[in-house]
Amino acid sequence: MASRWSGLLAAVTRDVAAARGLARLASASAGSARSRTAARHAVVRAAHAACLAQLTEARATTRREITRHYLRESTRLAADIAGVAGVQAPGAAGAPWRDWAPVEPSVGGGGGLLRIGTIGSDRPGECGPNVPALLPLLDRTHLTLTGDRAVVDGIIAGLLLRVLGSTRPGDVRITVYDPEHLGGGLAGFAPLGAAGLLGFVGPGGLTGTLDDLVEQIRRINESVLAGEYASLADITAAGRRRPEPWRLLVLLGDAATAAELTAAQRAQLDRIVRTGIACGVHVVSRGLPVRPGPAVESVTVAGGRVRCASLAALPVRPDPAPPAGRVAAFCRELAERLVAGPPPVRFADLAPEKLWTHGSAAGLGAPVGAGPDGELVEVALGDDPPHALVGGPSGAGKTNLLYAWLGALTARYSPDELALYLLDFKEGVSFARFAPSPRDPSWLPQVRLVGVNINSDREFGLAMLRHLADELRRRARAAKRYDASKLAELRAEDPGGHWPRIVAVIDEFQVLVTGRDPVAAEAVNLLEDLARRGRSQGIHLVLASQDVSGIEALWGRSALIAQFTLRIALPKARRILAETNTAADAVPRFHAVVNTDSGVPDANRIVRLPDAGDRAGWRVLQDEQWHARPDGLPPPRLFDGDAVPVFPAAGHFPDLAAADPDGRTGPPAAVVGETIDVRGRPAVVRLGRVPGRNLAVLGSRTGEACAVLGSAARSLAAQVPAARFSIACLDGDADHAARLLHAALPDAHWYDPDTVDELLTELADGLTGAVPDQPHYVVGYAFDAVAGRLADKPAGGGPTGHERLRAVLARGPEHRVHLLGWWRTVPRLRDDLGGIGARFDAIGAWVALDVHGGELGPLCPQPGGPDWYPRPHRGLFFDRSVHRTPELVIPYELPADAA
Ligand SMILES: Nc1ncnc2c1ncn2[C@@H]1O[C@H](COP(=O)(O)OP(=O)(O)OP(=O)(O)O)[C@@H](O)[C@H]1O
Repeated sequence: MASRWSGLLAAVTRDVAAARGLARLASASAGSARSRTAARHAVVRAAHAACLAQLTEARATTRREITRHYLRESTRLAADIAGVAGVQAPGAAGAPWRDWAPVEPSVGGGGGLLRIGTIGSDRPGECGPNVPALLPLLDRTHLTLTGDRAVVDGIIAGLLLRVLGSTRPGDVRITVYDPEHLGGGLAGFAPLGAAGLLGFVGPGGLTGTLDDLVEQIRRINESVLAGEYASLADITAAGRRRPEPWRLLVLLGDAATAAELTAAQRAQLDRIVRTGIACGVHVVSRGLPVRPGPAVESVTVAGGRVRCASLAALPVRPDPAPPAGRVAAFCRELAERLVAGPPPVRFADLAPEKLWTHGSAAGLGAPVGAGPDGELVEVALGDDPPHALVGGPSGAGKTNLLYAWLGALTARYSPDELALYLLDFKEGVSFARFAPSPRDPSWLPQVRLVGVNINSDREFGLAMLRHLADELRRRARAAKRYDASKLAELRAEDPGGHWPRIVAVIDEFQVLVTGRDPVAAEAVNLLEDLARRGRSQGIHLVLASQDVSGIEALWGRSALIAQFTLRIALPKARRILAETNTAADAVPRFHAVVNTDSGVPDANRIVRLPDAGDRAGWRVLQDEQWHARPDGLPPPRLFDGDAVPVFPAAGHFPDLAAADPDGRTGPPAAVVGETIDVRGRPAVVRLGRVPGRNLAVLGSRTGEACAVLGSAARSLAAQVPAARFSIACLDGDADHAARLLHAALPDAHWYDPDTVDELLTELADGLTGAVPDQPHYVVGYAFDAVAGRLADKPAGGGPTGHERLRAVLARGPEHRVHLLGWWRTVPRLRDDLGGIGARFDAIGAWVALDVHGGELGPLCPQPGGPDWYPRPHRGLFFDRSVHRTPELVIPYELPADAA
């Protein structure tokens, strides 16, 4: 039993042990399963946390991105809108007050939008683009403002300041109807009243104001728009200057005032609202009823926000009223500026930005100064008006005006388009600066001819007119060839031709045309021809005079004066404008009346002239043009009446061969001086083998007589090196010049009073022999000084010296013997030729110095002699073989070693 019990116990114990073992195993397995589960749990939790963190990060990133995008886009949008706003409301029309400054627009500007505040919110937490809120006004709408009165008044003040600051001074006129405060409402603008830009109207003035505006609208419609334009804005859109200011009627009322309006006032106000905008008349109303309509913008202010239709009812934060000090200061400056007028125009303002960009086919246009509005006033020359008359007393500024005009013209037109011929008959050298000089080698490329100090050389004026008459004929021939009736057509038909417009300016032209001498008569005839026919050939005359007599000389020639339709009258000018036109009496200093309709009062334009005489300003302009001149362009011909032409050192004149009228090289030419003409040619006597080819120099001015003989002999020696020369010095005063000539012609034979007989005997004897191959030139200084000796009968019989002299003069040229002789008076020459009744046939050419025209009668085909009064350093030259009438010459100055 015990063993059964013990066996049983052992079995139980084994079972229990087995069970415990199993239980331990199960427990161990459960423990490890739990550990695994716990670990998995931890992993899952960690993953969850990571996931959450990622999600949070992703959300934050996305939110940041969205915010950035929003800010970027809204900033871009705001910038775009601000950019558009900047275009629509530039400068003073749109700048915030802290940056505000008036900006003067170009012509035609000023009708943009105007800033009144900012679109967007200023509440914390609300963000959005802050862009300017803009309203239309000028040329677009009327405004009616209601609501918070202080804000409305600030908006109105702001609008007015912006309008004034973004338009040209004087282009906006304001009338304020302020029955309550009698002008106190917009007191800051009061200084504008001094310039007529602002008027305050009290309770009794509204009817008159409305009536006046209605009348302005009627007038503008009738005579400014005149059926051609729909509105003033269309005129500026067409590029023209606005002909009328904007007129703003600012009504500051309230319900009580509104109730006081009469039916007539309401009706006039309605008319203005209906028709005013096209005519630049606008109403800005606070508190007075303006009938709603498409041209009326309604602005409401409530709760610090502004709403209006043109801003799509977006809430607008209004700008504060402009600072009162800024308003007053601006208005004061504007008024002062207007009262003072525009700043004086400067010479440099007349030049365009780029040189030589204008074509002259249709005409020449260039400003000479500025009008009362400060705009440049252009003066035209072309088919109409073709010519100009400029007048004003001494010191009135004619030269200055001509300088201004020439500066403006030359800056616009290249030498291919414009050629200038400039003559100045007054004392002084006003045009000399346009030609090269030793001090300044530059010249104005358009200038072809300058004549200065010519008041005693009117012949030079005549020479210029003859030259222009030749050019006129050349142009007329070309026009005929191309069947062109005016310069523009000729230039179109002959594009390769050189057809610049020519402007000939003659300052103090009365010197040329007054008087009863042949010079005046021919000058007036030439002027008349040029004035009549120059119009179509592009040749324009500008005649200036301080002296009424010159102008009166032209008045007698109605056909001539009628061509001068452009008149420019300087202060106190007389007889330049029409008889009934007294504008020149009233025009202030440094101004001119420019009139393109022959001086009739309606065509007056008052022009303020710049100071154009300033050498520094001119030098800049001339230098620039000189450097831009075309290659090969020759400098202008400068004729200075005070200068003496210099004989070329080698005695060589390039033009001499061409002096033969047939184009052949003629017989040797003795140069007696320089002609007074456009080319400044040498005046020559051709000494061929024909009777009469001798030269007589007449007059007592030893130096000039010697200069004529010296240049004649030297020029012959240069042309005929093998020629024989004999120099007979018969008066001590000529000794120096004769010896210098002898030194220059070392092979020449020298004779004096004691040996002159030998010379004459040899010459006279030679007349019977064979004709030599080479010419023999006999230069006789003062034959009359040995008249007694020549008259003596030779002791051994035979001809007297005089008889031999006459024989040489009469028959010498055929034997190639030519006499170049000086006689100090005409009677003495006559005595040497045989006394009273002597013939002068042997003297084929002469140069007269201090000899009166009447004395030259026997030597000249003109009955009674030529019209000539001696003047220093001028000679009258006549060559029977080529001249109809004598011509003026200037004896050359011989080189210092040959004087
Ligand atoms: N627009 C101007 N602005 C400033 N100075 C001027 C102006 N016009 C002329 N002047 C000055 O007035 C003076 C006289 O002018 P200018 O020589 O042009 O007159 P003028 O009529 O040609 O006189 P005159 O016939 O006696 O020579 C000059 O000193 C000139 O510089």
